[in-house]
Amino acid sequence: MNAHAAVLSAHEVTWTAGGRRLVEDVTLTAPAGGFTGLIGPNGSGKSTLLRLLAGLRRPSAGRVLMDGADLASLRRGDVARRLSFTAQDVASEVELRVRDVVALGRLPHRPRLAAPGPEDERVAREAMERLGVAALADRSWPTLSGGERQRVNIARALAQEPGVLLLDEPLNHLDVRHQLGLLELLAATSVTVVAALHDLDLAARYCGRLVLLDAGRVVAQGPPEEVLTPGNIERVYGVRATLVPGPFPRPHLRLDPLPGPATA
Ligand SMILES: Nc1ncnc2c1ncn2[C@@H]1O[C@H](COP(=O)(O)OP(=O)(O)OP(=O)(O)O)[C@@H](O)[C@H]1O
Repeated sequence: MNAHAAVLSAHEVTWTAGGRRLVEDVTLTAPAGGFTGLIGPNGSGKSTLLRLLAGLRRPSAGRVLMDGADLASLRRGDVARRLSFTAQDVASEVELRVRDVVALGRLPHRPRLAAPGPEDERVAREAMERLGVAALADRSWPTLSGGERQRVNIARALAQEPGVLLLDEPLNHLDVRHQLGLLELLAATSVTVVAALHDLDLAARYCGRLVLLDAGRVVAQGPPEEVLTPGNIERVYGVRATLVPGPFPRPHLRLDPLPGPATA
């Protein structure tokens, strides 16, 4: 059974490296069971912030709370049972079968050195089925394509049955069908999800809440229609956005370059 969906929040979080504040004074809330999208241009601090939210890095200042408890005060095992993090582009070439990679998600749920039990196998199989990778179960991980790896890695995260799922660019390498399938799954799950996303249109369509970052700071957060205003998009991304009414509940975003050099 999944851990109960937790509220994850950051309070005035700053992280400094190489003399630069890569994340600065970030305060945000990811509601329990909601799907929160982290958006912002390249280098705006999305991955760095996700690692802070996952407890993989300690803030230089400020706190990250899971259901009100400071992540820094929780035992690592407790965090691992309740929160899972999927990094961008897992490049490992380790010789494991797909089923063993997914089974890694079960590690926090059993005593050290204990073999996987029937429940572990059932949960791992179900996670593979949800991500459409069950047919790859006996394949060797290094032989998978980029999109297959991405889906296996997300199956591993689901097999962990977390209350909070943090995903760094989960749509990377996925074809359009798998992108939509994954977003449907993330929007429907009762788990609290925070995902860094680049596609603003898809983020607007599937996320209940968006957090827009620029240079490590939060520029706007709230429902997509409040965050993805043409003014915010032009200011942060330097492109022109037009809201086009569409068949979906939310308007479609048309993006065009601003006049001037293309790569300025
Ligand atoms: N350990 C580090 N030391 C120094 N600089 C770092 C470190 N990690 C990240 N950076 C820098 O911090 C900034 C934010 O990086 P981050 O990877 O969080 O951005 P991002 O929003 O996820 O970008 P992208 O959309 O390109 O994946 C970048 O300028 C990056 O070069």
